[in-house]
Amino acid sequence: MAAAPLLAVEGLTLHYRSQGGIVRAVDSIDLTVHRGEALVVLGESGCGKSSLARALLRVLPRNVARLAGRVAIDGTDTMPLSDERFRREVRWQRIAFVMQAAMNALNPVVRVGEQVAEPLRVHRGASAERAAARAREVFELVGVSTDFLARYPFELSGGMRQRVVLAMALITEPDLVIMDEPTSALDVLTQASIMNRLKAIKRERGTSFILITHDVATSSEIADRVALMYAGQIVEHSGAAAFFTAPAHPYARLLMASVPRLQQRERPQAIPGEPPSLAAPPAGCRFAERCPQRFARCAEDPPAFRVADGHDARCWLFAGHGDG
Ligand SMILES: Nc1ncnc2c1ncn2[C@@H]1O[C@H](COP(=O)(O)OP(=O)(O)OP(=O)(O)O)[C@@H](O)[C@H]1O
Repeated sequence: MAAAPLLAVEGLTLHYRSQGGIVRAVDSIDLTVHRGEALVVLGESGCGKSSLARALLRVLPRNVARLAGRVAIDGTDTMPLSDERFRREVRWQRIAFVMQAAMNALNPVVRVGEQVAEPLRVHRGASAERAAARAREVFELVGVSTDFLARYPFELSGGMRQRVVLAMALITEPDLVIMDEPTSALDVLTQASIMNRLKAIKRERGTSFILITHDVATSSEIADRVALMYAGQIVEHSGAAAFFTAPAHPYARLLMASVPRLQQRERPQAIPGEPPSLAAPPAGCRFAERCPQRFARCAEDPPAFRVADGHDARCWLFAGHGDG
């Protein structure tokens, strides 16, 4: 029997209560991440990417209306665990999280070396000496000179602070690191340099990553697989090469055509229209209203159809290809 994937997510759902009704930020999402693999969750602002990370890590606001589904690590569902057990056994131990804008959340009055060492002391009970020694190692791993261990956050550039935050996520040697827009605030060269570090860590340590981003260019740097999100759902899930060269879902194709490229003559085309409100999504395909290829069937909600081996799209155009 094949080993269970590191992470297997089925039917993950996170709804919020709001004045406008129930917001279906994450609506029955399936995902798989294998060891040493980087999955990029790609999607426009507001499609539910951060909510997906919150649901995976159970870092939840108070107004949750519904959290459901299966989040299995090495084949064991973590959903039935109490919050206390999840905190003790899963978060930081198995899965670490780099929140959106985390580099701005570093404590300004604590030296960065001490901040990086803290998860090891708090979550693994390591001694101060051991934690300090490991902090040196992870600084080197993410490409920050150990001369900076004794510095304060304001003494570091944005790129260095982001590496420090990444070092903090890696210090407990988690199997999976989830990063929400980790490099969006940085310039292109710094982004590329951090992505190269992540690739090396993935290769050398077998660490898995989920990278959440709206940025197609950054995601293509590191992705082994891509999950494209639209209005709270995954609409395409595929190997990176297939996704970037032959996207299947009409939304994926339009998204790719909207990305500016070097040496491109024609102007990239924006996708007309707006995503639907997650408080009142349409009953059928959520992209139908904006889709140039819509037809009668799109009034019904499509399941995920197989486009090719390991490549699924949630679109009726692929209904003939196989079963969802
Ligand atoms: N605590 C909350 N209560 C109610 N609605 C929320 C809450 N947090 C997020 N939402 C809504 O859920 C939807 C998804 O938000 P989310 O932040 O997950 O999207 P995102 O794709 O990460 O966007 P961005 O890239 O802009 O952060 C949005 O409509 C947002 O307004």
